[in-house]
Amino acid sequence: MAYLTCKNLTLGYEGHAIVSDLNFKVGKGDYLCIVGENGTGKSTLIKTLLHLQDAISGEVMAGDGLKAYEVGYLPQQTVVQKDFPATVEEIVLSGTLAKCGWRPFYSKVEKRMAEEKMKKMDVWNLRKSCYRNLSGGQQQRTLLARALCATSKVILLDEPVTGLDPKVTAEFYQVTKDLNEEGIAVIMVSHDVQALTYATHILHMDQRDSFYGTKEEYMNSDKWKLFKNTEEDRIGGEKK
Ligand SMILES: Nc1ncnc2c1ncn2[C@@H]1O[C@H](COP(=O)(O)OP(=O)(O)OP(=O)(O)O)[C@@H](O)[C@H]1O
Repeated sequence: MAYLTCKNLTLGYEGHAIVSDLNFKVGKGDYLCIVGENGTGKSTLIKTLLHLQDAISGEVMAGDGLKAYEVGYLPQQTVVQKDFPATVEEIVLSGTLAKCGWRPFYSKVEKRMAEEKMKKMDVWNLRKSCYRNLSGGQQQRTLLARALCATSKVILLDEPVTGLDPKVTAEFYQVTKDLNEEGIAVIMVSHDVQALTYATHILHMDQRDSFYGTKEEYMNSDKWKLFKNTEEDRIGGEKK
């Protein structure tokens, strides 16, 4: 069974549906890219997958030994979060909180895990630095180290490259690809066509007619043409 299986999911607020009938699954080694126009419910889906919100109908099933707290999450960054007054070390350690239960301190095991993930994400030398003084790329690698403290199975990334320059964006994608090749399932919401390069599967969200399939299937679909044209128009508009 896959880590996550979503069956006939309808999502929305106060009984009002935003997106209906989502069917997809994410298994070990999958890299799922979630795309769709603004307001189609991508962030709402992420909240549902994290059990922060209930679906109107349908099911999210966990399998293959995945526990609810074993999903690492890299949130969409707000201006406030970029200014967060904590050190890199404090932020990465907070990723282990679900494992601490009611214990009000970090054990050696959690500290060792945070050290390992900071080294892996190349922010160990920055551990005493204040998060808000880091570059955008360093901030994202810190948040990725934090997400990896919560899981070695599934990470959820919500528009992780927003605001990063092309070189840092490419480096960040490479890190996610390396993690995926190590066996971690990646679920990434993105507006960036480049993100599709790394995906094995695509979920293109649409109010009633969403697409889910392999990248190859997506590249042969009308949804892909629509997404490509919309993105080209958007990028063209930004350049003017
Ligand atoms: N807490 C909420 N209560 C009511 N409606 C909400 C709430 N949060 C989001 N919405 C609405 O739900 C719809 C989907 O929002 P969501 O943020 O999930 O879309 P999205 O696809 O992630 O958008 P974007 O691409 O702009 O980030 C939008 O119309 C939004 O206004």
